[in-house]
Amino acid sequence: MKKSALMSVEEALECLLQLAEREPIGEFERVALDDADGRVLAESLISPLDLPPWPNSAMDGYALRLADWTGGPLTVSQTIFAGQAPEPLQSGTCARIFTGAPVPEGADCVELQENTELLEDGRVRFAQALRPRQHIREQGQETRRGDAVLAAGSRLGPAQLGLAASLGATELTVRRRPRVALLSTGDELVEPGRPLGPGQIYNSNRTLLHSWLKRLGCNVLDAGILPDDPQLTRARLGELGGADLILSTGGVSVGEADCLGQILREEGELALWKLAIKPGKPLTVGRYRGIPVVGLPGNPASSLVTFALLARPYLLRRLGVQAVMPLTFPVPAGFVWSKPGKRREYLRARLGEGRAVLYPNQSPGVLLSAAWADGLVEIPENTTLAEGDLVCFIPLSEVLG
Ligand SMILES: Nc1nc2c(c(=O)[nH]1)N[C@H]1C(S)=C(S)[C@@H](COP(=O)(O)OP(=O)(O)OC[C@H]3O[C@@H](n4cnc5c(N)ncnc54)[C@H](O)[C@@H]3O)O[C@H]1N2
Ligand code: MOO
Repeated sequence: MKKSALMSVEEALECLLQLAEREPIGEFERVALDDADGRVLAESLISPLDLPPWPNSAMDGYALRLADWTGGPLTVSQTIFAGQAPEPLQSGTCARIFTGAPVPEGADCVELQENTELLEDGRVRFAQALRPRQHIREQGQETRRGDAVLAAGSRLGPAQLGLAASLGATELTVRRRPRVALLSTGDELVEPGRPLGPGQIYNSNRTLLHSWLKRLGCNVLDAGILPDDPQLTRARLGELGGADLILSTGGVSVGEADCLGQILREEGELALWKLAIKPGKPLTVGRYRGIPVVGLPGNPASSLVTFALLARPYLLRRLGVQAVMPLTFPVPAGFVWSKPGKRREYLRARLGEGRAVLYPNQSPGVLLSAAWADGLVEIPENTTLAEGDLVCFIPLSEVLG
């Protein structure tokens, strides 16, 4: 049989991102900050105030006007706690001040208490030279009213939500959750909780992708395991009308028991891409009754790698996220790679003593490799490596949310 050229990972990603951009999930909704973790901001967040709203002290100590200080001790004319509105500073005096308290009008310097001496008569001696504006957090130093602090398309996590709270927001406008119909195919599959019959295995892809999709803010329509029966498969697909994406695993390679593929083709179009990626060569991309379809390879490690590198960026881009690719970094290989491959390899690896160490069994059927790993080591096509050569490392923590 003729072997056609493989599609590069870049080309596949580019095609998927173009498809995603043509079909954004455009509807917005308002959600409370406490419910917004993992969601995508639909409109830029504009600061309604200066932050900090007024100059405040970065230290516990004393606020003074430098021009009043000639080296001698100063009387303390007021005490300012965080949350209080101070009086203007009396000239020739200093103010006791605490971290976060507003700097009184007229003061232009704060000294930390460790550098001062409190005399018996209550006056304060400053032991060191002072600089103008030292230890003062200036009004608007973080952001100014009207500044765009988070761009539309930002993914919201603890830091972004904390920032929104610091600006007084109670709700944010986010893209609505994508509805993803999740299908598993394969007559050998059984859901956990049932006994295994001859030739059967437990369905791991459904659980893996269900939890992953939820982390990505999706509503999962769980269509379960599709039977290898055209009538039942048609009926099950008929229930997926409201989905934004049909995500399936298995049944896409060259085997004959590909009921799902045949039925999807009846009312849609389906392309089988052969990717220069290992694991994860066969990827199905198309539409069924207008609904986008992505079919991942059935081998569990192949599902994981193709979801991480292709389906995840596709879904995020449909939500308007621009930065869809994981951050990566180079690490020395803690292994030798002597056989150059035609497909780019994504090996499950751990970091140990500053090197990437491979899980010993890299078979695409072995999900334990991913459960064990910290990340994926990328080995380019047609490459050999000696121990210590730098390889690109993709932390799983970058892609699993
Ligand atoms: N003659 C060829 N055979 C295969 C080729 C090829 O090019 N020519 N490609 C191989 C590659 S690469 C992969 S990857 C698989 C992809 O196959 P499918 O996506 O069609 O998946 P299945 O055949 O249904 O299953 C493959 C494997 O994974 C297990 N599996 C499937 N679904 C699940 C699930 N939900 N949970 C756990 N395990 C699952 C299944 O039992 C099989 O062992 O094809 C190669 N063959
Ligand atoms: O590349 Mo397949 O995806 O071997 O598992």
